[in-house]
Amino acid sequence: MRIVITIGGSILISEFTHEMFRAYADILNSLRNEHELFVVVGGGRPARDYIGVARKLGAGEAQCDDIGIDVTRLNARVLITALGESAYPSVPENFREAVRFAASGRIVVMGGTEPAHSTDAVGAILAETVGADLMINLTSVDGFYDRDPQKYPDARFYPEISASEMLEHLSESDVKAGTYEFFDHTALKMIKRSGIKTIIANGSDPENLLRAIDGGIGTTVIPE
Ligand SMILES: Nc1ncnc2c1ncn2[C@@H]1O[C@H](COP(=O)(O)OP(=O)(O)O)[C@@H](O)[C@H]1O
Ligand SMILES: O=c1ccn([C@@H]2O[C@H](COP(=O)(O)OP(=O)(O)O)[C@@H](O)[C@H]2O)c(=O)[nH]1
Repeated sequence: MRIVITIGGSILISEFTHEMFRAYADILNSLRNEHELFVVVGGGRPARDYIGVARKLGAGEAQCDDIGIDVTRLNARVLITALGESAYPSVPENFREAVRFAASGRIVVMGGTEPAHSTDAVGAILAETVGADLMINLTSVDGFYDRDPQKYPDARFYPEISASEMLEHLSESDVKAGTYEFFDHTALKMIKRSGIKTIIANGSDPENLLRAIDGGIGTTVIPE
């Protein structure tokens, strides 16, 4: 299958250690003979910290987004380092480059592209661009809940939900640089438009990537 995998920055760089990069590189390498892989990585806390500093210095939201994009691309470069020869050595800065680099037969790893959305949206646009069979979004919780499970222990988990219903739940979420909390609107609209099969799962255990490909964990987003 052709699979787009978005890895939340909070998963890869929750602290400045190499372990998660190594673990994901090993899992991705174990999949690359059977699947064509595209990976999009987020910015994590470093992105939010830099954005916070820039905002205090008077930067506008688009400028803050741009700084966040640079952090996501740094994380992408570190994952490429961990992947070695398996990965295309450069980080695509747009979808045309991603397609061109994929012709190498190697894993393409990218970060952000332009302001006003998150790397979840990059994953969804990339999935549409390359005609992916599946998009897997690896985040810091088990999937989608009716409320933030980190704040509401009694939040209800959704094993599956339509993109439209998710959009309704997330309609109030912030769209400032560094936020786009959980899953951004652009990503959900792209999933609906292109009918992309999407699974949201907990990336804290890299093995969940294998389980998500097999189905049966996380939240399945129905593209309608
Ligand atoms: N309805 C929700 N369902 C699940 N998680 C949610 C929801 N609303 C907010 N969250 C929060 O979103 C966080 C994941 O989004 P985010 O911080 O952007 O992480 P990442 O993009 O690195 O995966 C979760 O840790 C959770 O606290
Ligand atoms: O195509 C993109 C990707 C990212 N960002 C900015 O970079 C930040 C970090 O990306 P993301 O939120 O996806 O990282 P994660 O939530 O995984 O930490 C975002 O909040 C945006 O401000 C952006 O403007 N355009």
